[in-house]
Amino acid sequence: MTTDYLIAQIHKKKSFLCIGLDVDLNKIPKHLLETDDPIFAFNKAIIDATHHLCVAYKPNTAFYEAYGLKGWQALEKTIHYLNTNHPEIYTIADAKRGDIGNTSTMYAKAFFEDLGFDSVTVAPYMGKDSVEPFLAFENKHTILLALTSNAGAFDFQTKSVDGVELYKQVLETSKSWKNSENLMYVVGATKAEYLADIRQIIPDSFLLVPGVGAQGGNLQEVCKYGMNDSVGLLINSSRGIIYASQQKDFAQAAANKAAELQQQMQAVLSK
Ligand SMILES: O=C(O)c1cc(=O)[nH]c(=O)n1[C@@H]1O[C@H](COP(=O)(O)O)[C@@H](O)[C@H]1O
Repeated sequence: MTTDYLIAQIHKKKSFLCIGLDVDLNKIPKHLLETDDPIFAFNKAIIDATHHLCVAYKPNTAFYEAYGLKGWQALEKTIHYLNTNHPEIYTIADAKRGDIGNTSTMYAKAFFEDLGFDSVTVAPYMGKDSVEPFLAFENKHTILLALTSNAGAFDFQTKSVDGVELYKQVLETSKSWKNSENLMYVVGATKAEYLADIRQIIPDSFLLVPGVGAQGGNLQEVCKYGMNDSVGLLINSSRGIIYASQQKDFAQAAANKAAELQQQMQAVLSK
């Protein structure tokens, strides 16, 4: 999907919400455990109830890999369901990959070609030749970790190297990489106060902002400091939406939570 198409969808739906499909069999309603494929059954119900309120879904691959072959098959079914029934939805494989060049090419093929995701999250730690293989794919985005939402972000990402914080170096340096127009960046919603500085370095790039909901990030603060002329934000919530209820009404309860965020986004967009 092109960035322009994504922006058009944001304006059409008055939403820049991304719903995280982080399926944990211990948290989904018990009656689904009796079905052939509880993970897919859960995702399908969530997607059917929420697709009009969001522009993106982000399955985190850990939650599928944890269940082995069945988990991976459920991931395949989920992306196939989205691409077939909702091709207007932007899809993010949250896999946080990145390796030497020929290995990164294989990761990119797995997520972009085999599974057909629009984007994949990638760790910048191994540098340019580990990221460029992802950037080579046309109309696909590479979402590079810049400043993450967790406490450990302060262990390395905010440390200065040659007088500049590492996350700023990631932003500055990656701008010169081949096909860098295909880059987006992850900035945690819990780090909203850093967004003004981040926008100085990458005014135009899209940001994937997880951490609203269960991690306590503030949507208004993120919008205030992180929004640009093209909106430039995809705000993710996973647990805060998908586990709103563990009863039979779980999909409707998720839709209600998603609608609360969508309405706040609509208000911001209409300002
Ligand atoms: O890349 C991510 O999506 C990500 C980066 C980050 O800095 N923090 C973060 O929470 N995430 C992911 O975003 C999701 C957040 O989930 P909730 O905290 O349940 O909304 C999880 O899939 C995390 O792995």
